Amino acid sequence: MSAADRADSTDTRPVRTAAVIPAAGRGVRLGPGAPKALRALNGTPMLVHAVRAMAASRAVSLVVVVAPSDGATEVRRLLDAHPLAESVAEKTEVVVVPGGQTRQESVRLGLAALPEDVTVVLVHDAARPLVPVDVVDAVAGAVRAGAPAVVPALPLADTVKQVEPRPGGEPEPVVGTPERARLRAVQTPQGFDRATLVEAHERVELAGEGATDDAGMVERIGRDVVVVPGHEEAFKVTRPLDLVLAEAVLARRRANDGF
Ligand SMILES: Nc1ccn([C@@H]2O[C@H](COP(=O)(O)OP(=O)(O)OP(=O)(O)O)[C@@H](O)[C@H]2O)c(=O)n1
Ligand SMILES: C[C@](O)(CO)[C@H](O)COP(=O)(O)O
Repeated sequence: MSAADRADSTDTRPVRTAAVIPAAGRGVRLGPGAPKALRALNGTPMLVHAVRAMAASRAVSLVVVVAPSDGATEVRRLLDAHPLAESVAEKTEVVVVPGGQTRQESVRLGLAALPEDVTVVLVHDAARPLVPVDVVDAVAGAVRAGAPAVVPALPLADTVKQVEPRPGGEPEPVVGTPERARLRAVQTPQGFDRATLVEAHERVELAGEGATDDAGMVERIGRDVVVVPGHEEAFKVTRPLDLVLAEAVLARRRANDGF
């Protein structure tokens, strides 16, 4: 077992942690352009930032990138053109597989590419390129400590209303106001004991309601999920304004590095 395969010096279990990065989305909400994961932030593709963020964790020794179904070759080329730092590349293999029509399907395809010795899986959106390594480590550490499913999350700033959806911008009747103090906005990476996540992907149908996150699928099969603190820089790049925020975060990091 290499140093990368141990969370810390007291953990001697044969644990290998891999990150699956679903990056096959089109980015419709971001507006016209290349697939979202391939768009640049500060001159570097979002996906490259996301791969670096996961590989920065000592725990992660394999990254599986799930590319747009018609774009695996282009993504491989892109990653080769933006190699990891030598010390990180030594402990981290990066492979690319083609994705599917939905996030759920893409994650399932990424899981299918994992070698047998991987026991802990982190699933991380390419669309969350700026997640700090401390969050990755905290999630991986909690799974290695025995939790079957771990999600990083933050308290909400807004009050949330449950509504009766109406098409076409009609006013929507409010049916409830969940107690905000008990709500959390969930981020990635979400971490899992591999067997638990694979079982969830086998049992939760791709058709029908689907699932917007992996932890939700684990909940549906009746397993426990726990929350650890997320980070405001782990936000998801979804709409155009998020690109402005991401560039600002990178500029702040550059300025801090300069001092
Ligand atoms: N078929 C899909 C759809 C989404 N994703 C990935 O899942 C993550 C979260 O999805 P989201 O932010 O919704 O990305 P998009 O689906 O690209 O966005 P949109 O809904 O605006 O098209 C992203 O990293 C995205 O690339 C994926 O791998 N395969
Ligand atoms: C997984 C996720 O990022 C957790 O908040 C989110 O559910 C992804 O949703 P999307 O609609 O696929 O962006």
